[in-house]
Amino acid sequence: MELYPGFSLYRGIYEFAQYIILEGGMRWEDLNDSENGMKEVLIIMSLEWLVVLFAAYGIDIVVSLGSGVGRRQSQNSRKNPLSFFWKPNLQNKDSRHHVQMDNADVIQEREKVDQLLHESSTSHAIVCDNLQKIYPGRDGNPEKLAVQGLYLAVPQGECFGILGPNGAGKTSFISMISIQNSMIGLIKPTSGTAFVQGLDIQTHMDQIYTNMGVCPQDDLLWETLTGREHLLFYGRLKNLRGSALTQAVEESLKSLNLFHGGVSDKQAGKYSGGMKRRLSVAISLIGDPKYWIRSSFKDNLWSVVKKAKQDRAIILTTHSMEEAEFLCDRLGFFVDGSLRCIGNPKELKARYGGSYVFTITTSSDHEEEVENMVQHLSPSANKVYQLSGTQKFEIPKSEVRIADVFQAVEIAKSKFTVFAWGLADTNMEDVFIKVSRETLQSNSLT
Ligand SMILES: Nc1ncnc2c1ncn2[C@@H]1O[C@H](COP(=O)(O)OP(=O)(O)OP(=O)(O)O)[C@@H](O)[C@H]1O
Repeated sequence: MELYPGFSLYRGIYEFAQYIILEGGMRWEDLNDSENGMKEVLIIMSLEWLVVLFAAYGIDIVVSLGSGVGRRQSQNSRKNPLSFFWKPNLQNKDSRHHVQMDNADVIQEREKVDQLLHESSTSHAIVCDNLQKIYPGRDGNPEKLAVQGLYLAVPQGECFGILGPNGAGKTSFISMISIQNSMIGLIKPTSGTAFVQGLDIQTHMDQIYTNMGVCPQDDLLWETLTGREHLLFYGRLKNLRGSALTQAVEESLKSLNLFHGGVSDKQAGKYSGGMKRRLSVAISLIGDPKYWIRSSFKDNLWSVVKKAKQDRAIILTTHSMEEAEFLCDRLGFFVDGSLRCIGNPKELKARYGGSYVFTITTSSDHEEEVENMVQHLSPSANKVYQLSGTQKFEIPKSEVRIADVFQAVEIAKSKFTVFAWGLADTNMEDVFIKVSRETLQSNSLT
């Protein structure tokens, strides 16, 4: 008996090869022949195969933990017959890159998602379950965690607005839950998943696509096709045929003001920027999608969004706070790849906007007097900026009455010239600045 099985294996293979060459081949009945070593070779190869299999599995786990990339959960999870969704793998929630959820509303959203994933039916059009996107490191650059552990539930009939600074991860998020089409650069999640009308984006994107409308930031149009031809093409992709297709195209052209004056039969290349934008919106709404993803880019098509909202879920990304506030039922602030707060515009302003914004312009000689005046009005007032005589302060609402501010300004006007002044309530821009500032502060502490 050999003490070292590897040696035994090589000797076996040698004898085995010799046997094949010299004896003119090997047959199953030769298995019991103690001379040829075939039996030992097969046993040792099977054992080695098992050992290597377990070793490779172990190395794979260690490597994926080390790189922080969570293992994709939904594809491998079993379907719970009682659940509308594929059940999540809770182990995934301990991923190294998991979002730090310190905001009550973000925690609440995660709890809502957890609950929805165990329900047998849902009124929620979109449910994101620990969605994550990591771009691999390239050319010496480290990997980029663009979206981290995102939980979000958007019900039917809601317009959910996503706000955030450049590079916050908005586009990566939108790309994951819309068409995964490499031609227009849309992408697959690294881990986690999202469900659209209960269908998993990882496995059912084709079905989801027929119920989805996407209006990207850039107009993806063919210059030589007319508006009508664009709509006919996309309508067919949405499985519309015959009179249903013709009717949908006409309605779409009319609702976006592209029907009259022969506009619909002009080539898109001859359209103005506004007309191109309207055509992109029409394309994204053809086929009556159940959910709509829209990146707004100075198009002011607010009435279209208001109307579209009635019977579908909308995810809107925009840089316009005014638009977000006007159109969205709830807003999510994205900073550094995760949602930092979620709420309706009024709630957010009440939570983050406990102060008035007081702006005043005088000559530079009177800046100090203005500062003293504000200090007198509210000892904890905070100066936001000062530039050539213009100063901006945040004054806590709890410390000041509007009438006191008016009175103080009137007194100041009797002493020196006040070129302009204003007192404003918190707007979404102030909320946005506060959330971003808080995130930066908490990041610098960790
Ligand atoms: N293909 C990629 N490879 C590597 N990093 C990427 C890739 N795409 C985006 N990123 C990085 O991921 C982060 C998030 O980018 P993303 O475009 O999603 O942000 P955004 O909020 O949409 O920004 P913007 O408002 O400017 O469009 C950024 O730091 C960006 O540089």
